[in-house]
Amino acid sequence: MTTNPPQVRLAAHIAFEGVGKSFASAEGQVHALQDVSFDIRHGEIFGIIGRSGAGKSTLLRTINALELATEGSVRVQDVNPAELDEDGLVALRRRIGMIFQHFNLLSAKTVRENIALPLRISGARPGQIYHRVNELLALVGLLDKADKYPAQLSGGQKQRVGIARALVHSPQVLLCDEATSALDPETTQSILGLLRDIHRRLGLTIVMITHDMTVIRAICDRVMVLDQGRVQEIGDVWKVFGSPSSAGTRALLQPLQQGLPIELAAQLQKAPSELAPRALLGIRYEGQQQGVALQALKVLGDDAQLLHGGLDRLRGHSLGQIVVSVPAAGLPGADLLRIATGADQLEILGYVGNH
Ligand SMILES: Nc1ncnc2c1ncn2[C@@H]1O[C@H](COP(=O)(O)OP(=O)(O)OP(=O)(O)O)[C@@H](O)[C@H]1O
Repeated sequence: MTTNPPQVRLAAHIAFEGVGKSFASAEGQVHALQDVSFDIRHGEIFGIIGRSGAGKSTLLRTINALELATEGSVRVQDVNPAELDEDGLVALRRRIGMIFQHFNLLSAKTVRENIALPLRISGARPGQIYHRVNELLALVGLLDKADKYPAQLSGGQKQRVGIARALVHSPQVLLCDEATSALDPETTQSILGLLRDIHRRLGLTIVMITHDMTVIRAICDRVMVLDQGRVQEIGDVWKVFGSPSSAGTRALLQPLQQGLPIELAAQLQKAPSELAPRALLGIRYEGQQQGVALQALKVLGDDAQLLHGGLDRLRGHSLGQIVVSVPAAGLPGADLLRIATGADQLEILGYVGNH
């Protein structure tokens, strides 16, 4: 008798079921969230993306009950924040840390005092506070800044203080609300590196909302696309980024796509001719596990030229698009070429002259 191998499946940490949220406004009811159902698993880094006004902040804030759902339920490890009394909410929020785009630090307090504040409020003893704050300062690499004020810190350092403060009560969940949107690309990378490190060391579940697709690509395991308050698609980042299933997601991902350079697009002819004897092929890979075998591209012939594009490696999958020009004469059909090159998609974009 054969038995199936055990399924490795992470349990749900946060579960949304039919969640709706409406706000009353001068123009009538605003339906910020509608029928939102999905799970965030224990220990994953989960990204939520969507256009401005899609409902991302509202959704994130239902996790720690800064907003309460008007329909359906949110469960954080089987606790529904909407059913908690004051003490229950305080306990829940200690299990859920949060960091913000603009850091939300108290300007009149030092770094040490900012991090210590939640511990002081919870009644911890001074000796405990001192010890815990030192631990966190070491974790975020700011031991030498303990006595500085926020105004004396760079944006990246302020966010490190925000992260340390969010971790004081050793939470199981960290919510990140556009945590890198106020930072330059280099500082963003260092904060993402810190979050990755914290995730690895502490095993937190991290939920982040961001406008920046490169952040999702760099750090998230799975991503959910929210559109007008509804779940548009959800899945592994490499799958959603490699083959988005909706036009809305494709539009969001546009900044990551390597579109045809203007100078090539301007030359493009619909049919081959004496002046345009070469075909431009757009070859897409949507998540190949083995990488792309260069041997397979040999089928394009000795005169093939790689003109543009590239591949990303995401969670062990190769995805991206390359643009290759080949002589149009005797070219097999796009379908045959796709199979021969091992691509997921291949299209003849048009015809151009000799370079
Ligand atoms: N307190 C509120 N009162 C009235 N309407 C609100 C309130 N909070 C949010 N909304 C509305 O709910 C919708 C979703 O807003 P939300 O801030 O969650 O979107 P978002 O995707 O986070 O947007 P952004 O990326 O611009 O921050 C918007 O139409 C917004 O105007």
